[in-house]
Amino acid sequence: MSTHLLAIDQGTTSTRAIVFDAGLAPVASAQREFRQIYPRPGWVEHDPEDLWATTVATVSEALARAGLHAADVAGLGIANQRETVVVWERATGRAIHNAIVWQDRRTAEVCARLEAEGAGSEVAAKTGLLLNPYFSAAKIGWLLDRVDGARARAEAGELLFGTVDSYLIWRLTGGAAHATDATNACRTSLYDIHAGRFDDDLCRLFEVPRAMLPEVFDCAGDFGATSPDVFGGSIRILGVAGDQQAATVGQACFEPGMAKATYGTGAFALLNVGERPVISRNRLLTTVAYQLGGVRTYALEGAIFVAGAAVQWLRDGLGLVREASETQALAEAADPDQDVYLVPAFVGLGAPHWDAEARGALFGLTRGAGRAEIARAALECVGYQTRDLLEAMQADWPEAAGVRTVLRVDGGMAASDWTLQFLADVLDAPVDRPIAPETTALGAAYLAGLAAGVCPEPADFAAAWRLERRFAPQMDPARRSRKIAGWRDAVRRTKTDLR
Ligand SMILES: Nc1ncnc2c1ncn2[C@@H]1O[C@H](COP(=O)(O)OP(=O)(O)O)[C@@H](O)[C@H]1O
Ligand SMILES: O=P(O)(O)OC[C@H](O)CO
Repeated sequence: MSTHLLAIDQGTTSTRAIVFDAGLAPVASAQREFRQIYPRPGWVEHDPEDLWATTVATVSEALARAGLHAADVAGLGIANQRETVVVWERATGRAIHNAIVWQDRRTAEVCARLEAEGAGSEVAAKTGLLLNPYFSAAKIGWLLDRVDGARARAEAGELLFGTVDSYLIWRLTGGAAHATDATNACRTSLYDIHAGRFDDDLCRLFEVPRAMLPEVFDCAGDFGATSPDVFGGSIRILGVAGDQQAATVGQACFEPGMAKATYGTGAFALLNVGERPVISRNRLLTTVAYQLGGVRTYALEGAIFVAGAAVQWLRDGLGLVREASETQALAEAADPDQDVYLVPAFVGLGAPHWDAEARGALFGLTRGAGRAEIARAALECVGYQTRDLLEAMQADWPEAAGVRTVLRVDGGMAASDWTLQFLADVLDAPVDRPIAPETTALGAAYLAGLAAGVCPEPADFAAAWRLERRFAPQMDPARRSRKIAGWRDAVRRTKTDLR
């Protein structure tokens, strides 16, 4: 009998597979990191074969650890790094180039040109996104123009485009399904989030042939079945969502006004705004939070490009710590009277600033500043950036007053108690960390379980959400105001447009 659920979390730096029991308790997992390829400054690529190989390896390992076979799995859910582009041959499944990763800035010029030509307002109105190299469409255009013969082959229907979910589905099903879900489609810049379909005018604008695009489905539904040769038996693929939307589902943010923030390499805050999209006036993104039963629920999203990556920089770039967790003791030991700020604009600034040219800076250094103050600044910048996002959300959507009440958090950096306490302090709002740490995989497994009929409806799933620890604000208001003013000043001095 098929009793278990399987989730693949294909992230930016690693691939994870987790087996859950029917009650959504994790049973076994496996994780593999893979190569980050930086061909030039600002360019980031992945080898699609690495994405595929780590997916197969982690699923096989997780199943073996759980002592289960493919036949024991009621459904597979996929959550994936979003926006990253793969173009492959329909006939062979071979990618024509490395995947161009969401962080990659090589299309900055194209985006700036389209902006100068006035395309930004049409893109924003239809897609809820900004013209920025972050999103998929310009990356597809780059591949079609730079890989020999690719454009003609794409127009002839020989090449297919997909975000990582589509590419994995194609490979898993042995080329039987070219599919994606609405949460991934809405990050391409080609998808009309109001009409719920790829848009011909946007395809023309970005010069992407329609024939390359996958079919778009609900997040819970039938995406095909894995070829029996991949996992020694066929498994039905029943859930798909971009990783941030999967975490929103895993955190059970099903009511308008509920928000989650995931702190991994970058950080992504999503606020559920209900079934009517809210178009941002403060440079946030409007995105599909999830689509179930043909009904789209929307979110306002703020993307911070550097969160845990700032801690990685302390470790790998500066050699200030050997382990990320050492930052906690350093932050505790830092001098409270020294206000050192790190603006981590290593790859520009994301929401709400969207300054692609800005670069990182440290402010407030005195002769007394040292390891501890710099480490604390790296943790604090995550809190300040989140505050900037939530303020923009409140300005965009007055009903977001509820966001001040609670923010649900997850991701690798949410392991840091010090960071979450500072986050609560600087937001002046409680921050809730759930018992289930792998909310992204949990969300993907839940979507698959919903389609398989083994998981309860969203309201019952939400009722089962369990708090591990609440971080309540404790900071003295005068101190909070002073620190926030200092952050704002630091950001202002970092931005290239000096606003
Ligand atoms: N105890 C900790 N304190 C601060 N940062 C941490 C801690 N543990 C992990 N991190 C950071 O969390 C990130 C990893 O989170 P993860 O969710 O696995 O990221 P991703 O999915 O983006 O690969 C790393 O950037 C790491 O520096
Ligand atoms: O893989 P993560 O966790 O870094 O998330 C990446 C996002 O989906 C990019 O939009």
